[in-house]
Amino acid sequence: MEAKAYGGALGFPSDICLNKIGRKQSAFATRIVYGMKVIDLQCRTLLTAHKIRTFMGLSHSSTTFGSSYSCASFDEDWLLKMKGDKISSHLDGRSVFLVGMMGSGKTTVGKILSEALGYSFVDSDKYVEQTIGGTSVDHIFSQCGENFFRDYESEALQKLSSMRQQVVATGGGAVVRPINWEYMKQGVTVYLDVPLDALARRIAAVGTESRPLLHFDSGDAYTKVFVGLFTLSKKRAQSYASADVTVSVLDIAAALGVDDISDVTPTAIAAEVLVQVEKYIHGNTMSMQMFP
Ligand SMILES: Nc1ncnc2c1ncn2[C@@H]1O[C@H](COP(=O)(O)OP(=O)(O)OP(=O)(O)O)[C@@H](O)[C@H]1O
Ligand SMILES: O=C(O)C1=C[C@@H](O)[C@@H](O)[C@H](O)C1
Repeated sequence: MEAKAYGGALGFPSDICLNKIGRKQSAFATRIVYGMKVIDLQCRTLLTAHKIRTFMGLSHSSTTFGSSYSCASFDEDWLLKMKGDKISSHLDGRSVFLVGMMGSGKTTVGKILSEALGYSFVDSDKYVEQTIGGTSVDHIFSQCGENFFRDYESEALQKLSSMRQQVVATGGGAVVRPINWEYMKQGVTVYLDVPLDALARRIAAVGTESRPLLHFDSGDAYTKVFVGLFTLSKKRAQSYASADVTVSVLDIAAALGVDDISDVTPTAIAAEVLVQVEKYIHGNTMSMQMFP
Protein backbone atom coordinates (compact mmCIF):
# COMPACT_ATOMS: atom_id res chain seq x y z
CA MET A 1 0.00 0.00 0.00
CA GLU A 2 1.37 3.41 -0.91
CA ALA A 3 1.11 6.38 1.38
CA LYS A 4 2.51 9.88 1.47
CA ALA A 5 4.22 10.10 4.81
CA TYR A 6 7.06 11.92 6.56
CA GLY A 7 8.68 12.80 3.25
CA GLY A 8 6.13 15.41 2.32
CA ALA A 9 6.91 17.38 5.46
CA LEU A 10 10.57 17.29 4.54
CA GLY A 11 9.98 18.64 1.11
CA PHE A 12 10.50 15.52 -0.94
CA PRO A 13 8.00 12.96 -2.14
CA SER A 14 7.81 9.75 -0.19
CA ASP A 15 6.28 6.58 -1.53
CA ILE A 16 7.67 4.32 1.15
CA CYS A 17 5.35 1.52 2.17
CA LEU A 18 3.70 2.90 5.26
CA ASN A 19 0.18 1.86 6.04
CA LYS A 20 -1.17 2.28 9.56
CA ILE A 21 0.63 -0.70 11.03
CA GLY A 22 3.63 -0.29 8.74
CA ARG A 23 4.18 3.24 10.00
CA LYS A 24 4.16 2.01 13.59
CA GLN A 25 6.44 -0.89 12.79
CA SER A 26 8.85 1.32 10.91
CA ALA A 27 8.97 3.77 13.80
CA PHE A 28 9.34 0.89 16.21
CA ALA A 29 12.25 -0.63 14.32
CA THR A 30 13.95 2.76 14.25
CA ARG A 31 13.31 3.33 17.94
CA ILE A 32 14.54 0.00 19.14
CA VAL A 33 17.52 0.08 16.84
CA TYR A 34 18.76 3.52 17.76
CA GLY A 35 17.24 4.45 21.09
CA MET A 36 16.57 8.14 21.61
CA LYS A 37 17.53 9.55 18.23
CA VAL A 38 14.16 8.57 16.87
CA ILE A 39 12.92 11.55 14.90
CA ASP A 40 16.28 12.55 13.54
CA LEU A 41 16.96 9.04 12.32
CA GLN A 42 13.55 8.54 10.79
CA CYS A 43 14.07 11.63 8.71
CA ARG A 44 17.60 10.74 7.74
CA THR A 45 16.67 7.17 7.01
CA LEU A 46 13.74 8.04 4.84
CA LEU A 47 15.82 10.64 3.07
CA THR A 48 18.59 8.13 2.49
CA ALA A 49 16.14 5.49 1.35
CA HIS A 50 14.62 8.01 -1.01
CA LYS A 51 18.02 8.95 -2.40
CA ILE A 52 19.04 5.35 -2.88
CA ARG A 53 15.78 4.55 -4.60
CA THR A 54 16.10 7.54 -6.89
CA PHE A 55 19.63 6.42 -7.69
CA MET A 56 18.33 2.95 -8.44
CA GLY A 57 15.47 4.30 -10.51
CA LEU A 58 12.89 3.15 -7.96
CA SER A 59 11.58 6.50 -6.81
CA HIS A 60 8.05 5.92 -8.06
CA SER A 61 7.60 2.40 -6.87
CA SER A 62 6.49 1.14 -3.48
CA THR A 63 8.97 -1.69 -3.65
CA THR A 64 9.40 -3.87 -0.62
CA PHE A 65 12.40 -6.08 -0.22
CA GLY A 66 13.15 -9.58 1.01
CA SER A 67 9.78 -10.43 2.48
CA SER A 68 6.21 -11.10 1.53
CA TYR A 69 5.12 -8.96 4.48
CA SER A 70 4.11 -5.65 2.96
CA CYS A 71 5.46 -3.58 5.84
CA ALA A 72 9.03 -4.82 5.60
CA SER A 73 9.99 -1.70 3.73
CA PHE A 74 13.29 -0.50 2.39
CA ASP A 75 14.08 1.69 5.40
CA GLU A 76 13.44 -1.14 7.86
CA ASP A 77 15.72 -3.47 5.96
CA TRP A 78 18.42 -0.85 5.78
CA LEU A 79 18.21 -0.13 9.51
CA LEU A 80 18.26 -3.82 10.29
CA LYS A 81 21.37 -4.29 8.18
CA MET A 82 23.13 -1.41 9.97
CA LYS A 83 22.26 -2.88 13.34
CA GLY A 84 23.15 -6.40 12.17
CA ASP A 85 26.61 -5.29 11.04
CA LYS A 86 27.25 -3.78 14.46
CA ILE A 87 26.08 -6.85 16.41
CA SER A 88 27.94 -9.12 14.04
CA SER A 89 31.23 -7.52 15.02
CA HIS A 90 30.37 -8.01 18.72
CA LEU A 91 29.39 -11.62 18.14
CA ASP A 92 32.87 -12.32 16.88
CA GLY A 93 31.70 -15.19 14.67
CA ARG A 94 29.47 -16.87 17.26
CA SER A 95 26.35 -18.40 15.78
CA VAL A 96 22.77 -17.65 16.81
CA PHE A 97 20.48 -20.59 17.67
CA LEU A 98 16.76 -19.83 17.53
CA VAL A 99 14.59 -22.03 19.74
CA GLY A 100 10.83 -22.04 20.18
CA MET A 101 7.66 -23.95 19.54
CA MET A 102 6.60 -25.14 16.12
CA GLY A 103 5.38 -22.21 14.07
CA SER A 104 7.01 -19.58 16.26
CA GLY A 105 8.80 -18.10 13.25
CA LYS A 106 12.31 -19.52 13.72
CA THR A 107 12.67 -20.07 9.97
CA THR A 108 10.98 -16.86 8.86
CA VAL A 109 12.72 -14.60 11.39
CA GLY A 110 15.97 -16.57 11.13
CA LYS A 111 16.32 -15.86 7.41
CA ILE A 112 15.87 -12.12 7.95
CA LEU A 113 18.30 -12.20 10.86
CA SER A 114 20.95 -14.04 8.88
CA GLU A 115 20.82 -11.42 6.14
CA ALA A 116 21.14 -8.61 8.67
CA LEU A 117 24.13 -10.27 10.35
CA GLY A 118 25.74 -11.39 7.10
CA TYR A 119 25.50 -14.96 8.38
CA SER A 120 24.40 -18.17 6.67
CA PHE A 121 20.99 -19.58 7.50
CA VAL A 122 20.52 -23.24 8.42
CA ASP A 123 17.32 -25.06 9.30
CA SER A 124 18.27 -28.01 11.52
CA ASP A 125 15.20 -30.04 10.43
CA LYS A 126 16.33 -29.66 6.80
CA TYR A 127 19.88 -30.54 7.83
CA VAL A 128 18.63 -33.80 9.35
CA GLU A 129 16.53 -34.51 6.26
CA GLN A 130 19.57 -34.07 4.02
CA THR A 131 21.70 -36.28 6.27
CA ILE A 132 19.13 -39.05 5.90
CA GLY A 133 19.09 -38.89 2.12
CA GLY A 134 16.29 -36.37 1.73
CA THR A 135 13.78 -38.25 3.88
CA SER A 136 11.21 -35.87 5.37
CA VAL A 137 10.97 -35.34 9.13
CA ASP A 138 7.42 -36.61 8.97
CA HIS A 139 8.56 -39.82 7.26
CA ILE A 140 11.42 -40.30 9.74
CA PHE A 141 8.95 -40.03 12.63
CA SER A 142 6.46 -42.46 11.10
CA GLN A 143 9.01 -45.04 9.93
CA CYS A 144 11.70 -44.89 12.62
CA GLY A 145 10.13 -43.12 15.59
CA GLU A 146 10.87 -39.94 17.47
CA ASN A 147 14.01 -41.19 19.25
CA PHE A 148 15.67 -42.01 15.98
CA PHE A 149 14.95 -38.47 14.77
CA ARG A 150 16.20 -36.96 18.05
CA ASP A 151 19.53 -38.81 17.72
CA TYR A 152 20.06 -37.30 14.29
CA GLU A 153 18.90 -33.94 15.54
CA SER A 154 21.54 -34.03 18.31
CA GLU A 155 24.19 -35.05 15.80
CA ALA A 156 23.14 -32.18 13.54
CA LEU A 157 23.33 -29.67 16.39
CA GLN A 158 26.74 -30.95 17.40
CA LYS A 159 28.04 -30.44 13.86
CA LEU A 160 26.38 -27.05 13.49
CA SER A 161 27.77 -25.87 16.83
CA SER A 162 31.29 -26.31 15.53
CA MET A 163 30.59 -23.95 12.63
CA ARG A 164 30.65 -20.17 12.83
CA GLN A 165 28.55 -17.26 11.58
CA GLN A 166 25.30 -19.12 11.21
CA VAL A 167 21.73 -18.46 12.23
CA VAL A 168 20.29 -21.87 13.06
CA ALA A 169 16.53 -22.43 13.17
CA THR A 170 16.34 -25.47 15.45
CA GLY A 171 13.51 -27.98 15.57
CA GLY A 172 10.82 -27.17 18.11
CA GLY A 173 11.82 -30.12 20.31
CA ALA A 174 15.59 -29.58 20.17
CA VAL A 175 15.45 -28.12 23.68
CA VAL A 176 14.33 -31.36 25.36
CA ARG A 177 17.73 -33.05 25.36
CA PRO A 178 20.18 -31.41 27.78
CA ILE A 179 23.14 -32.37 25.58
CA ASN A 180 21.71 -30.17 22.82
CA TRP A 181 22.07 -27.14 25.08
CA GLU A 182 25.78 -27.86 25.41
CA TYR A 183 26.04 -27.66 21.64
CA MET A 184 23.79 -24.64 21.20
CA LYS A 185 25.50 -22.70 23.99
CA GLN A 186 28.60 -22.54 21.79
CA GLY A 187 26.63 -19.69 20.25
CA VAL A 188 23.92 -17.36 21.55
CA THR A 189 20.53 -19.01 22.11
CA VAL A 190 17.36 -17.01 21.47
CA TYR A 191 13.86 -18.14 22.45
CA LEU A 192 11.02 -16.81 20.29
CA ASP A 193 8.09 -16.63 22.68
CA VAL A 194 4.77 -16.59 20.79
CA PRO A 195 1.36 -17.20 22.42
CA LEU A 196 -0.13 -20.63 21.71
CA ASP A 197 -3.26 -19.14 20.20
CA ALA A 198 -1.22 -17.44 17.46
CA LEU A 199 0.81 -20.60 16.88
CA ALA A 200 -2.34 -22.70 16.56
CA ARG A 201 -3.84 -20.24 14.09
CA ARG A 202 -0.69 -20.25 11.95
CA ILE A 203 -0.28 -24.02 11.96
CA ALA A 204 -3.97 -24.75 11.39
CA ALA A 205 -3.81 -22.40 8.39
CA VAL A 206 -0.91 -24.25 6.70
CA GLY A 207 -1.80 -27.78 7.87
CA THR A 208 0.06 -30.32 9.96
CA GLU A 209 1.48 -32.63 7.25
CA SER A 210 5.07 -31.65 8.03
CA ARG A 211 4.52 -31.61 11.82
CA PRO A 212 4.19 -35.24 12.98
CA LEU A 213 3.60 -34.36 16.64
CA LEU A 214 0.50 -32.40 15.70
CA HIS A 215 -1.14 -34.77 13.24
CA PHE A 216 -4.90 -35.02 13.43
CA ASP A 217 -7.31 -37.02 11.33
CA SER A 218 -10.43 -34.94 11.35
CA GLY A 219 -12.33 -32.28 13.19
CA ASP A 220 -11.57 -28.73 14.10
CA ALA A 221 -7.93 -28.12 13.11
CA TYR A 222 -7.40 -25.11 15.32
CA THR A 223 -8.61 -26.82 18.52
CA LYS A 224 -6.61 -29.99 17.91
CA VAL A 225 -3.44 -28.08 17.13
CA PHE A 226 -3.98 -25.83 20.14
CA VAL A 227 -4.38 -28.82 22.48
CA GLY A 228 -1.30 -30.50 20.99
CA LEU A 229 0.80 -27.37 21.37
CA PHE A 230 -0.48 -26.82 24.91
CA THR A 231 0.63 -30.31 25.97
CA LEU A 232 4.07 -29.90 24.41
CA SER A 233 4.58 -26.40 25.79
CA LYS A 234 3.84 -27.55 29.35
CA LYS A 235 6.67 -30.06 29.07
CA ARG A 236 9.04 -27.61 27.41
CA ALA A 237 8.47 -24.28 29.14
CA GLN A 238 11.40 -24.72 31.52
CA SER A 239 13.73 -25.78 28.74
CA TYR A 240 12.92 -22.77 26.59
CA ALA A 241 13.62 -20.56 29.60
CA SER A 242 17.25 -21.75 29.50
CA ALA A 243 17.91 -19.64 26.41
CA ASP A 244 20.34 -16.73 26.78
CA VAL A 245 17.76 -14.34 25.37
CA THR A 246 13.96 -14.36 25.23
CA VAL A 247 12.10 -12.33 22.64
CA SER A 248 8.42 -12.02 23.43
CA VAL A 249 6.12 -11.18 20.55
CA LEU A 250 3.52 -10.01 23.09
CA ASP A 251 6.01 -7.47 24.45
CA ILE A 252 6.74 -6.20 20.95
CA ALA A 253 3.01 -5.86 20.23
CA ALA A 254 2.58 -3.90 23.46
CA ALA A 255 5.48 -1.60 22.56
CA LEU A 256 3.94 -1.03 19.13
CA GLY A 257 0.50 -0.51 20.57
CA VAL A 258 -1.08 -3.15 18.33
CA ASP A 259 -3.83 -5.42 19.66
CA ASP A 260 -3.37 -8.32 17.28
CA ILE A 261 0.04 -9.95 17.43
CA SER A 262 -0.33 -11.16 13.86
CA ASP A 263 0.35 -7.51 13.02
CA VAL A 264 3.90 -7.84 14.38
CA THR A 265 6.05 -8.48 11.32
CA PRO A 266 8.99 -10.90 11.21
CA THR A 267 11.22 -7.87 10.50
CA ALA A 268 10.16 -6.21 13.76
CA ILE A 269 10.84 -9.47 15.59
CA ALA A 270 14.28 -9.79 13.97
CA ALA A 271 15.07 -6.21 15.03
CA GLU A 272 14.10 -7.03 18.61
CA VAL A 273 16.28 -10.15 18.51
CA LEU A 274 19.25 -7.98 17.57
CA VAL A 275 18.52 -5.54 20.39
CA GLN A 276 18.22 -8.33 22.96
CA VAL A 277 21.34 -10.11 21.70
CA GLU A 278 23.28 -6.87 21.99
CA LYS A 279 22.07 -6.42 25.58
CA TYR A 280 23.08 -9.98 26.35
CA ILE A 281 26.56 -9.55 24.88
CA HIS A 282 27.09 -6.28 26.74
CA GLY A 283 25.83 -7.81 29.99
CA ASN A 284 28.32 -10.63 29.64
CA THR A 285 31.19 -8.30 28.77
CA MET A 286 30.39 -6.07 31.76
CA SER A 287 30.26 -8.98 34.21
CA MET A 288 33.55 -10.30 32.83
CA GLN A 289 35.09 -6.87 33.42
CA MET A 290 33.62 -6.66 36.94
CA PHE A 291 34.68 -10.18 37.94
CA PRO A 292 37.91 -10.86 36.08
N1 LIG B 1 5.54 -12.73 12.59
C1 LIG B 1 4.72 -13.52 11.88
N2 LIG B 1 3.49 -13.11 11.62
C2 LIG B 1 2.64 -13.89 10.92
N3 LIG B 1 2.95 -15.13 10.44
C3 LIG B 1 4.17 -15.57 10.68
C4 LIG B 1 5.13 -14.81 11.42
N4 LIG B 1 6.28 -15.54 11.51
C5 LIG B 1 6.03 -16.71 10.88
N5 LIG B 1 4.79 -16.72 10.37
C6 LIG B 1 4.15 -17.84 9.61
O1 LIG B 1 4.00 -18.92 10.51
C7 LIG B 1 4.29 -20.16 9.88
C8 LIG B 1 5.42 -20.86 10.64
O2 LIG B 1 6.60 -20.06 10.54
P1 LIG B 1 8.04 -20.72 10.53
O3 LIG B 1 8.10 -21.87 9.57
O4 LIG B 1 9.01 -19.63 10.33
O5 LIG B 1 8.12 -21.27 12.01
P2 LIG B 1 9.14 -22.30 12.64
O6 LIG B 1 9.34 -21.86 14.03
O7 LIG B 1 10.37 -22.40 11.78
O8 LIG B 1 8.31 -23.65 12.59
P3 LIG B 1 8.79 -25.19 12.73
O9 LIG B 1 9.56 -25.34 14.01
O10 LIG B 1 7.52 -25.97 12.76
O11 LIG B 1 9.62 -25.49 11.51
C9 LIG B 1 4.67 -19.81 8.43
O12 LIG B 1 3.51 -20.02 7.66
C10 LIG B 1 5.03 -18.34 8.48
O13 LIG B 1 4.77 -17.68 7.28
O1 LIG C 1 8.35 -29.58 18.32
C1 LIG C 1 8.83 -30.65 17.90
O2 LIG C 1 9.06 -31.62 18.64
C2 LIG C 1 9.18 -30.78 16.47
C3 LIG C 1 9.30 -29.66 15.69
C4 LIG C 1 9.71 -29.68 14.29
O3 LIG C 1 10.54 -28.56 14.01
C5 LIG C 1 10.41 -30.98 13.93
O4 LIG C 1 11.71 -30.99 14.48
C6 LIG C 1 9.65 -32.16 14.43
O5 LIG C 1 8.40 -32.16 13.78
C7 LIG C 1 9.44 -32.13 15.95
